[in-house]
Amino acid sequence: MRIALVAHDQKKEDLIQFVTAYKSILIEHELFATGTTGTRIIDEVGLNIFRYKSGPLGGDQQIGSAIANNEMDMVIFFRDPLTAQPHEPDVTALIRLCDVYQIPLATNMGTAEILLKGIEQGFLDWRLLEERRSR
Ligand SMILES: O=C(CO)COP(=O)(O)O
Repeated sequence: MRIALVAHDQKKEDLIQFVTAYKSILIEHELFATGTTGTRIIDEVGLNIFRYKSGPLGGDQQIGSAIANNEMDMVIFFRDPLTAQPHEPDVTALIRLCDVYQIPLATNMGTAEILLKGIEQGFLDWRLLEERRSR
């Protein structure tokens, strides 16, 4: 499963804690992240992760492009709902593309936990079929 991990600055600490707690599940998958989020995960959790550009510099749009090309299976995006983001349109576009392509999206830790537990239970295996179909 190809999983994108993203967090706004005020939520990065939460994501690090989350990724640390679920490392044993995440390590089984192909991981992607926006630039700064990815660097922190590599440095602080030690997971192997592909880094796109930083969010404000186009990273969210790169993940959106991967979704449109059927190259991403899940997005975990810890958004900060209390701080205005200069690249808000990119954030909205990414979330929109998740809805366009039925990509499971968690925007907070509560939902993210359910998605990762769902992966373990095989609830997302339909994504693997979808992936094969598009080849
Ligand atoms: O701003 C972001 C997502 O919108 C996250 O980007 P960074 O991981 O580069 O901080």
